Amino acid sequence: MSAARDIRPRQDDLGVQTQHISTSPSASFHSPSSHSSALARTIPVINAKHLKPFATTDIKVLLLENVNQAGRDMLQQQGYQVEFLKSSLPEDQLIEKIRDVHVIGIRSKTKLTERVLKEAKNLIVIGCFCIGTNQVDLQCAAAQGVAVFNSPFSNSRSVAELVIGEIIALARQLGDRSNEMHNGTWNKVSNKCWEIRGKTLGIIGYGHIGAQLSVLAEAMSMSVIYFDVLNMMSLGTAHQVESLDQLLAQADFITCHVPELPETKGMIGKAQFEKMKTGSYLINASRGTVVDIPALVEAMRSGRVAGAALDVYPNEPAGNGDYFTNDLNEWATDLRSLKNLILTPHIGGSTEEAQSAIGVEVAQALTQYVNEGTTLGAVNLPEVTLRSLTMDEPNHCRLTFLLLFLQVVYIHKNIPGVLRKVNEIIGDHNVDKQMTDSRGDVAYLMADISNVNAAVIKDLYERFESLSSRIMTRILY
Ligand SMILES: NC(=O)c1ccc[n+]([C@@H]2O[C@H](COP(=O)([O-])OP(=O)(O)OC[C@H]3O[C@@H](n4cnc5c(N)ncnc54)[C@H](O)[C@@H]3O)[C@@H](O)[C@H]2O)c1
Ligand SMILES: O=C(O)[C@H](O)COP(=O)(O)O
Repeated sequence: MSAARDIRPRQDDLGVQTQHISTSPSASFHSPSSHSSALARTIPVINAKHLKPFATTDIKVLLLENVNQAGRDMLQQQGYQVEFLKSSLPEDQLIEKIRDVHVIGIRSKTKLTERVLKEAKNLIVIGCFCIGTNQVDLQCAAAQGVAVFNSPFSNSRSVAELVIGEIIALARQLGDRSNEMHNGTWNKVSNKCWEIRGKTLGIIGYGHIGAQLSVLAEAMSMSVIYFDVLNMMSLGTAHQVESLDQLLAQADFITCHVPELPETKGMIGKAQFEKMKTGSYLINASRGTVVDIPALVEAMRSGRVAGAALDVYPNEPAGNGDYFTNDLNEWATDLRSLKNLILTPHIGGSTEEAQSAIGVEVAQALTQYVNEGTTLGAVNLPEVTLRSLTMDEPNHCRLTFLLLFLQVVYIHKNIPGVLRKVNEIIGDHNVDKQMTDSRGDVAYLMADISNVNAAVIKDLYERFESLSSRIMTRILY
């Protein structure tokens, strides 16, 4: 982050210690360190996190699931209080922890359900350090004014490369030959081992990963067809088919790259396996619910499916250790008994390159949201940004002795008449910029206000908070 975006009190470019103005009648100036408590004493009924002068050192961040070092470093460099855990947490422990934090960073395992989010009284933002956001109740988060960010494509290439490796490994039964050699058996065979050149790859879901994979597969002389609910631009000579059934009937290798949605749950089940070519292959590196595992077991036993690779499962553990127990998944023994079945522990996006890129991307989005209220890239709120002139000018500090520059972030219900009321509140002030946008039931408004006397802050905050449309008010200064 550039220094200009860091609105912490600091030895600024004017060469003086920037001071905050307190609304306390008995104390006009406080150092940044003493200010918070003075304000909290003066205005005990107001949630201090939204009202007191913004200090990154007040921000508590909880990072779960071994978020990459690059992202952790960026958040720590902001001055935030960062707690880091290697694994996910069971729901009850998560609830205990989340009550206290302003920011939570997770990957694909941590379930932020309505029950958890309702307890997250201080939470302002969630960072999914991955692509998928199905583990978060996005609507509930939005309704609470909690922004959610992810990294939409930083691990796409890693997944696509894994799938290419698996296509060759399945076609040549590499997993079985390797296991046999590990067990001391020399088993040189060519029966039902194939080149992939000239074979047809069927991609279900032609988004970031599917499209990337399409290019790599064509470079190895495969023909590519794909099925997507949207009309997608074909890359190379790939072509879109009109139905899933068409893809199932034509492809030699089928690979799933759809998000977890109600309509993708069990998308590949008994009926779909019956429509696949005999001797075809299936790969699932999307979400565990997309493929019906008992139906896959049956299709492999019958020979309809000659091989499969699974990277994702309906129930995945919180951390590393024992997994394939029948207690958790009744099909575990069946899967382990099958030949030419590659099982990996959800490593599609687990490369050094992907993880550090995700770390940086999501940490940056979180920082911009926490420090400036910018929602660019949010997956559940309208995207609003307000680059203030004040912050772009390196020699301009946000706060001078009696003239204050502040930013209002008002997250509210998307109902008629709100803007009129907002403008009644800020209309008498010097509004430099104002932006608002809505997404479904929630709207997001940002306003830069300058030349405000510090005493006005409490009044502004209380008036915003009293509006019936209010979801969350933040005043950054
Ligand atoms: N194994 C891993 O480690 C790993 C890594 C990254 C992503 N993923 C998973 O892969 C999924 C896909 O990633 P992406 O980046 O390509 O997502 P994306 O959003 O770019 O693409 C998904 C595509 O699926 C299409 N789609 C949605 N519903 C569909 C349906 N019912 N039928 C056909 N197509 C449908 C969408 O239109 C879109 O084009 C993610 O949602 C995530 O769950 C897994
Ligand atoms: O959604 C994703 O990006 C992948 O499923 C990877 O998830 P992970 O970060 O938990 O490995």
